[in-house]
Amino acid sequence: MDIKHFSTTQLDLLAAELAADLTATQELLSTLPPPTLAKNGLAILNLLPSSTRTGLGGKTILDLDYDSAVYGPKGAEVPTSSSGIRSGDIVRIEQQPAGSATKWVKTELKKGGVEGVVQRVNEKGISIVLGESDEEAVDKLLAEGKKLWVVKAGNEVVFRKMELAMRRLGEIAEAGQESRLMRVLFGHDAPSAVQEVEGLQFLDDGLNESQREAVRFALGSPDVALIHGPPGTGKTQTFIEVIRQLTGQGKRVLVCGPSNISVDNIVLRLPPSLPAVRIGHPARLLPNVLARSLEVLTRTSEEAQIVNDVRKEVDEKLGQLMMKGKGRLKGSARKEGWRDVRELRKEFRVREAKCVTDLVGRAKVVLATLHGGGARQLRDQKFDVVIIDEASQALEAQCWIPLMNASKLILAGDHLQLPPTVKTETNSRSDKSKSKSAKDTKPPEAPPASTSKYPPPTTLSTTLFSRLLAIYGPSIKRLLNTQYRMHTQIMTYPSVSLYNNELIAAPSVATHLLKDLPHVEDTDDTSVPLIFYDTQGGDYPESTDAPAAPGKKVNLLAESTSNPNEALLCAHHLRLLLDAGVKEEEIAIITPYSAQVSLLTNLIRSQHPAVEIGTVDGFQGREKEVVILSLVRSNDKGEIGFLGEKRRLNVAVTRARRCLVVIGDGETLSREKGWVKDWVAFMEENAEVRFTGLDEIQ
Ligand SMILES: Nc1ncnc2c1ncn2[C@@H]1O[C@H](COP(=O)(O)OP(=O)(O)OP(=O)(O)O)[C@@H](O)[C@H]1O
Repeated sequence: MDIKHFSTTQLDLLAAELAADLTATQELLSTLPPPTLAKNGLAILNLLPSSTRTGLGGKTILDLDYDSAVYGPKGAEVPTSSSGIRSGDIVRIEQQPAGSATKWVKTELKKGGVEGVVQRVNEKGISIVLGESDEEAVDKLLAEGKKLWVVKAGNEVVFRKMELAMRRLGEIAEAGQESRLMRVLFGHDAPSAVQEVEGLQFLDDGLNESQREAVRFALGSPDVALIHGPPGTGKTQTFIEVIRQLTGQGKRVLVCGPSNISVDNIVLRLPPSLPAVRIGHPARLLPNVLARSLEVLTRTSEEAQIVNDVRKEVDEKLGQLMMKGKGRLKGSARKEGWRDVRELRKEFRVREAKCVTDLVGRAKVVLATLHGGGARQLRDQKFDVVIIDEASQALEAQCWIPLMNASKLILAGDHLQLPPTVKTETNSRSDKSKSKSAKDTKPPEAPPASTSKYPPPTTLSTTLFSRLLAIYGPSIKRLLNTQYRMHTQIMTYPSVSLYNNELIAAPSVATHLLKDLPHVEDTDDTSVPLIFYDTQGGDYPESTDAPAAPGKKVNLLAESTSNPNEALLCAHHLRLLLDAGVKEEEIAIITPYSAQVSLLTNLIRSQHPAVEIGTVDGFQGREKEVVILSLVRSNDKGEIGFLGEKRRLNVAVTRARRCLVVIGDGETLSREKGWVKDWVAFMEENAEVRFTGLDEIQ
């Protein structure tokens, strides 16, 4: 594949994606009034500033409380949809439009607002970590004493980093300075033969044979190795062994993943004795990872002493500036105060940079998201191996951020689960193939002038993982074949239909059922691994009343099919499970449609707060003892929408450990030939099929 051509194609695709992202956000903001945005989890209204403090990394944290006049004491009446804003999200803080909510027609974000990252949302309000340069803007925002609202913002920074990486890649190719790894990753040079690792002693003796083979392969491949990990097969466990072996050989490793959680899952399982540093915004890290966070270490480690004195001074100055009432600094004193803060911050940054270089330099393992892999703290750092987890969920341009100077790459992923979410499925040159079907991975269009055998992908959803498989075939990967999650019966259909029937259920899970949990009774609902509520017959029609503005297609709300009676059936089965002793936190209810999530949340959340309710896409990588899957689609035309994407359905049916409960209209689902139809046929054969009328559940 022509690398320069690849880079220009990616730049086109990224530009289109960013435009789509911005348009979608803009469209929502300009077409929907704030209360509707809030209802859809995109905004929180009626907030009052309560305090500011200096958080980790010297950043300012702004606490905003729910206005008790609107929401009642302790925010008891805050709508559940506000949980759409979570810690780690980027938000804008704005002055709330004046007047009553009903008069707000549309919103234009003003220049006066500021952006920040949500640290936490709780019953009191929301805490937001601000960018360093924003204090004065915040000062202005607070000075007016008005109510504030926060609204989710798009993340342009992420795109800019990918663009930078692609531009750099193009320049390198143009100058003919590609590294050996680059040549291999684009099919110019074949990967070198796998070498045997002499005297390899496994540190984890629990690894199964396929995991051991994957470790041997990863260590012995000089250039690139793929670990193919179907659901629950222990990719992370395998990676931990690979990391420990590499560091044992004296190598330095950079470990990345597309999301913070993917990286944190690895951090949590690294042996405490391994010198490792996690780079990333503390507000986005799991609490039990913070001890390894670079930002935290710049406060708590020995090296941090030189930073702490200056931090204290900044804090004191900020404290004076944030004082309310009589003590509030005014006029030139206030200006001077901010000047001092800026000066102190400069000093702070110099000292912090030194501390950071020392801390990162000592680490044998550095962990960051793919975007974090391009962080300034890593600019001069050299690594022997780059490891990317969940690579089949990462955009390829993202993967290149940490790869620019790499010489060896190990990827883990599963191209048969969902690829990264992409708003534009096609590039600006070819037109519309809106369907989010398995066609995503269709062969790219013919190359222009060059006669390259592998033209650049025409959609961002083609991942580096799947591209390498397309170039080199299965010899470039090793399959982890033993899964530690699902009862054999839950595993069988995905194994047969997608994984060449190669999956094995580990003995510890092969026959496990809900009734085997010590606190669960043996009932009809806890003694089978697969239940299929077939709703065919018309009692459970889908509904598509999308609240989009006339003439406008609002992306987020467009996929708004729901099925109210199916939601009642979910609640019915949930009651059966809870009555049998299954704990709320062992249960998830998932569905492909966000409107069904809202419906289910409103129906169930207040009574059963620990039951997880979410979309299939959002549940990738997760598991629960029992999963209720609400398929929603029920219509005369046999339309199944994006359920037809078998990678989505694969994710949906592989989340449950002991019991999978499927609720769907067997007739609608069986109209169209393909994976869904075959799966329904399998369910009819192998699951306990129930036909439950509406009168039985109300
Ligand atoms: N060799 C093994 N022996 C026993 N249990 C194992 C083994 N390998 C993995 N597991 C268990 O299987 C589960 C899944 O492992 P892990 O989290 O490493 O998998 P994963 O492939 O990263 O998961 P996911 O599919 O959710 O991304 C964990 O509970 C882990 O302890």
